[in-house]
Amino acid sequence: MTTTSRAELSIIAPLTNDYQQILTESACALLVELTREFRPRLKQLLAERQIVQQRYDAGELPDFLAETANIRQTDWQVAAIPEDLRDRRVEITGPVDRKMIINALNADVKVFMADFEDSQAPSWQGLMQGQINLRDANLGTISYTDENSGKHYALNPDPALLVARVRGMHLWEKHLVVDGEPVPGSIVDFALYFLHNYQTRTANGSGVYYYVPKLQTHQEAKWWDDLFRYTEQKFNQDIGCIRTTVLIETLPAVFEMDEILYMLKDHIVALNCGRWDYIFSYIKTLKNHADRVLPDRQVVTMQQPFLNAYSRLLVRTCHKRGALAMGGMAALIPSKDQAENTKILAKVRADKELEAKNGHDGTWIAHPGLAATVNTVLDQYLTATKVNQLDVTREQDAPITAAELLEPCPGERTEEGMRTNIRVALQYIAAWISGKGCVPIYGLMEDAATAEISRTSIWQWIQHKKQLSNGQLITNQLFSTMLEQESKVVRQEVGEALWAEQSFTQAQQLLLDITTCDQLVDFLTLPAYELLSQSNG
Ligand SMILES: CC(=O)SCCNC(=O)CCNC(=O)[C@H](O)C(C)(C)COP(=O)(O)OP(=O)(O)OC[C@H]1O[C@@H](n2cnc3c(N)ncnc32)[C@H](O)[C@@H]1OP(=O)(O)O
Ligand SMILES: O=CC(=O)O
Ligand SMILES: [Mg+2]
Repeated sequence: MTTTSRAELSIIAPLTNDYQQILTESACALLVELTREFRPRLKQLLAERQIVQQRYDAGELPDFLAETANIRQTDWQVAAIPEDLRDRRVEITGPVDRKMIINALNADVKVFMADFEDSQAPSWQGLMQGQINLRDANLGTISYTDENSGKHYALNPDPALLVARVRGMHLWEKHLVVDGEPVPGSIVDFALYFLHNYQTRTANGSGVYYYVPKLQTHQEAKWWDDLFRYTEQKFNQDIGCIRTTVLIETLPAVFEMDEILYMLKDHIVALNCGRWDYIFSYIKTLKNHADRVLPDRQVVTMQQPFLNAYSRLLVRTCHKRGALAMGGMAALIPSKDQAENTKILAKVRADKELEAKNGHDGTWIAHPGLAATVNTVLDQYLTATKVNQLDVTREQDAPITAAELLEPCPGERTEEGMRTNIRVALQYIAAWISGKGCVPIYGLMEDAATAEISRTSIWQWIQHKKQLSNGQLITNQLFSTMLEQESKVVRQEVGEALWAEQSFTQAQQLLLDITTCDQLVDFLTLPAYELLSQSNG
């Protein structure tokens, strides 16, 4: 592998002419500076996650913090929401693929969240090309021609507003090394996107807008706030030029929403219910709690009381502080079969109705084919002048308690549920290590968050010696047998060519390892990144 050194940054990856437009001397210098300034504290924050987790593993349950009660009880507001971020009724999300960026910006939505996270496998070329694509999108010059179909893609007038989601704090960018250690992926995505776009965006009267994922604590929110402030000051920008939406998608974070808003109050505009990672985090945080083992993934919907409480508390907390409360992703995607599609749209409509009724100001879709349906739902609650539901305070609700947020979720663990989990996790891991972070599987959008639910569910069922509804005890042995069987099914479904091309054998081994080990692997993307780097880095 070639190594290039620029401004004390070692780049252990190919640096093509195109990538040199992104990793300029000043970009490299910025990465070195931000890494030296912010990596030590990031490492400390990650270590603190482990310490707190040990308490949950020993039987403690997450709760609201006594030491920050004054933040929850006093009156304060976040900074005023910029004009172009006030109406976010429908947001489309998708990886930073060139064609998809154009399609997303042209969709009938208010916002496009360009994703370096759950839907993006962080291959070197994917990341570098993603930054190029977003720079061109902000400049308005992005275009693309499909080599096979000859179809040309370019931006329509009045595209959606662009917001970039950066990688979580736990991911490292091993191709970029400072002082002998990798640069945090979150710093790479944040800094490169800022550097290459702040002038274009501020010249257009906007700001540099982000989504921040997988936060666990208000101390982590403070880390982000400091990073934003430091960068704004370095580039002589006003405080608030950077604005962020924070995903509340870990169980610890739901107990610190006021505190997270408070720490970021000059930069934050909204919180978002990242429901899929939240379910994953519920499993992970409470992994030793025998009374809170989740059932089949299919029954863990937003109608479940513990998830509905999370949505309502997020709305109430945000609106009290003047921030927007974004809903989450219905993982359904359109079908080409008309009858099937009607059913899918009805399910998506019901899901979005529930969120809008709870008071959410907007929501996510995974596919442009859902925009019309979801716009219709949100338009029942919003108009051209009433562009959000900040007036819905939910003050009439009884206090939403820790017990409600942690309430066990009833439901069966079925053989079909377990087999589906296996097939989904296997196909997703195979796609991810081949460089594709989001794929359609059995009619659903699957990304890193949804796949985590599939694989951690089985891990937890094994650990707690749960039974399937047919009476079978769930053991490592049962899982291994089913994995063998379901791998054959998948091999038939995807065909020999894709099976070989996407390294399914490696994916199968990884799934076996992370499901049968005694210690839960924190994120499947951590071991998968080793395989991605080998094949696609
Ligand atoms: C838990 C979370 O974090 S949710 C957020 C992260 N997840 C996401 O962002 C999901 C994004 N969605 C996707 O990646 C895709 O919709 C998939 C992979 C699920 C399905 O993609 P495909 O198989 O290509 O869908 P399909 O064939 O129906 O696409 C039809 C057209 O819509 C486009 N399209 C589909 N989804 C999107 C999207 N999210 N953004 C922009 N365009 C899209 C396709 O590019 C294609 O365009 P074309 O006709 O010009 O070729
Ligand atoms: O990022 C979104 C989620 O649901 O996870
Ligand atoms: Mg997520």
